[in-house]
Amino acid sequence: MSRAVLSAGSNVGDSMAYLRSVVDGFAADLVAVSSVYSTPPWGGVEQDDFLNITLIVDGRHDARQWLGRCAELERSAERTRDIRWGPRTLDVDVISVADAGSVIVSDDPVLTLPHPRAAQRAFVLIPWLEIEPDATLWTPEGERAVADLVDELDAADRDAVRCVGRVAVGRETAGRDSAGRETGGSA
Ligand SMILES: Nc1ncnc2c1ncn2[C@@H]1O[C@H](COP(=O)(O)OP(=O)(O)OP(=O)(O)O)[C@@H](O)[C@H]1O
Ligand SMILES: Nc1nc2c(c(=O)[nH]1)N=C(CO)CN2
Repeated sequence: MSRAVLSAGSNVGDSMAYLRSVVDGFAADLVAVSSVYSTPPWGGVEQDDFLNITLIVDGRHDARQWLGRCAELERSAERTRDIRWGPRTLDVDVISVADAGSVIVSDDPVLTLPHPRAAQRAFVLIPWLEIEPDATLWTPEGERAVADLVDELDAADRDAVRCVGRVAVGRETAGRDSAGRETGGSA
């Protein structure tokens, strides 16, 4: 039983559908999901902008099991690993895991926790702050408020992260509201 913060991103194919597959995949354990953000590529590889979301999940899984489920969703999206930090249909990372309220810190290369690059990533922090305004992240400098980490990001990086909508969940798709009723919008 643990609570995890996950980050999902896509910049190849039907990115919104890939992000929806993550929300649907974690539906049973979902505590919160952020809006969808358009984010410039992080990491220096020239490529299209990403769509990103951050999720909070809570359930009968340990940290390795959350990672396993993230990998399963990446496989379903036919994710390939060609270029480090390069284009991908779907990337789902484990950002932080707390077990009975205690944050897990690990330098295991298979699952490093908290995610070692999360503190520098506007595409992780800004969506996370939206769904958990008092969130904190364990860093080598100690426990830091996510709000402060966002303030410390380069203003250009921060400003380039734009909210573009929400993932439609369950029966909520184009032309339907959250109860699955037709809204008369474009279907
Ligand atoms: N916190 C973590 N979340 C996800 N994968 C992790 C984590 N820590 C270690 N890994 C390992 O990293 C490996 C490579 O992951 P991946 O290809 O998604 O990296 P990346 O998304 O290109 O880069 P980054 O790790 O900087 O996000 C995975 O096989 C996984 O075992
Ligand atoms: N904006 C953004 N940039 C990235 C992303 C991502 O999800 N969003 N994922 C990467 C893979 O590690 C590399 N760079």
